Amino acid sequence: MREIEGRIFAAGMPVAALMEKVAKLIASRIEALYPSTNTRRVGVLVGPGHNGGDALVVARELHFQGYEVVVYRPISKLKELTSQHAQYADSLGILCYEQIEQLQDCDLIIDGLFGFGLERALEGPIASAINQLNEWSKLVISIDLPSGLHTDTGEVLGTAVRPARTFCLGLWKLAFLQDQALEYVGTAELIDFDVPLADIWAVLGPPKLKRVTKTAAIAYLPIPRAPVTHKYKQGHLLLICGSHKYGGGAILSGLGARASGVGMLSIAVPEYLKPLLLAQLPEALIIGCPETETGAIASLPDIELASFSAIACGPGVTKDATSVVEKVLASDRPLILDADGLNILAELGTIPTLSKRQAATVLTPHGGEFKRLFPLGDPTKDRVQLVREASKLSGATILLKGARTAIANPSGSVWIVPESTPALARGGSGDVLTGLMGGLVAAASSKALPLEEVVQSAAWWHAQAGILASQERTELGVDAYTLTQYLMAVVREGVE
Ligand SMILES: NC(=O)C1=CN([C@@H]2O[C@H](COP(=O)(O)OP(=O)(O)OC[C@H]3O[C@@H](n4cnc5c(N)ncnc54)[C@H](O)[C@@H]3O)[C@@H](O)[C@H]2O)[C@H](O)CC1
Ligand SMILES: [K+]
Repeated sequence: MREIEGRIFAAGMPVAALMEKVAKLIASRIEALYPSTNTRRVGVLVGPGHNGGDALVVARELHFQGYEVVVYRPISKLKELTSQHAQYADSLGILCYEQIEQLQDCDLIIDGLFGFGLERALEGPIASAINQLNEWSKLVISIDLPSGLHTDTGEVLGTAVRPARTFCLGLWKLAFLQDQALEYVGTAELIDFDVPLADIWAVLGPPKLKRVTKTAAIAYLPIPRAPVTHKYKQGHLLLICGSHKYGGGAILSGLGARASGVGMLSIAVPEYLKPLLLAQLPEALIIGCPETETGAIASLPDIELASFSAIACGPGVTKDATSVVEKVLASDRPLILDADGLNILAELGTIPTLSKRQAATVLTPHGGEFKRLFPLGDPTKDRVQLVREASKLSGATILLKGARTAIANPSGSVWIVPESTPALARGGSGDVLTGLMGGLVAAASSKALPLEEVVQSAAWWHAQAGILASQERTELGVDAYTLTQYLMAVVREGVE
């Protein structure tokens, strides 16, 4: 952002003019959201840099719009432009304090302490003031970024403001897509101040980090179908799932695959589960498999793996299905591995095993599985960087599940699903995703679509179904079976 901004300034845009433009946009949003008729007194936190400068321009504008504005300015040494705005605010009679307590009776607090210029952990009186502010539980909105968060990793540096809303300026900062920042940022909104595309490209090159959008996700769904087609042209998925211990996972993946519209669905399960699966999914070919003593799939009976368009393996298989996982890894079919499929892979050795594969592989771990697969660091920290490294190391497409699911391909590109719901944090919802994705990958295989685009599409679809279901049924009403019932509605709304 700093480099992009530098190009804009070098091209002739005055710094002060950009600050005016940005701050006016912020002030208008505040006026629209919190009219002065019911938000009388506004406290503005002003830091030493241009984040503080933005805040002072907002303070000035709100003052002229009839709000009663007071400023908290803990650091007296300011950057030049910020200092000029501070001087002008003083001249208008806007009161300025060095103690946060003076803002305790405000109806709204605007946080302009630090933006992307935060260099080190917050400590001392400023940290105490932020902690005090958080304890008040007032309505707070942050400019650009909650003060105290690292712009890229989203890590809390010392302490951080917890606003109800954040106005991110210009381009989404990476922090907004990192799980660890989410409980701080509140509702995030982008204030678009017309950053020229040429400057973005000049600094970032072709986008290496993408927010998954509805348009992109829908574009990689296998619709509309060709008017003349047949079932095998729409893909044939082999799902390998289930055990005596985990029977439901097989059904849920099957229902996920059904929703993908895949042309043919074969489901390999332990022999004992066969009648159950047949009853739930009459359209599927159910393959009953020999079982281990523990009730896992011991081996795949005589089936030609090469006859499938894709294989998805893992939900409910338990860690005793090692030989089956070895067999699918040795196949030359696009493969999605999930759940215990991943734990078995971790034991077999992730990187040496995957590098032998002749077809594309997708791994869909949650944080715990990721850690076992790739001992790269704490997956709750900089998830974007970790998933990128893991994909490069393994040569597989990796989908790291979380509040902001991140998908990386081996060339270093990362996709992030920017909207989801905590309603999906529930047993079985991952099984649905595996089936859904498997169906889409199978359907796409004949069209040579880039695998990671299909994966992002599946992840978006799954998240949107969760959102829709939780809107209708509350966050408690989205069990995995119900989730499968909402998948169709998402696509129907998307293509309308
Ligand atoms: N392109 C844009 O997005 C625009 C951004 N604007 C705003 O400018 C800030 C970034 O401004 P900058 O002056 O570079 O940084 P900050 O205001 O975040 O703060 C830097 C300031 O703070 C001092 N400092 C850093 N860390 C600490 C610390 N731990 N304790 C105390 N002091 C610290 C540092 O020395 C500097 O003096 C961006 O976020 C936007 O809000 C433009 O106004 C419009 C375009
Ligand atoms: K801020």
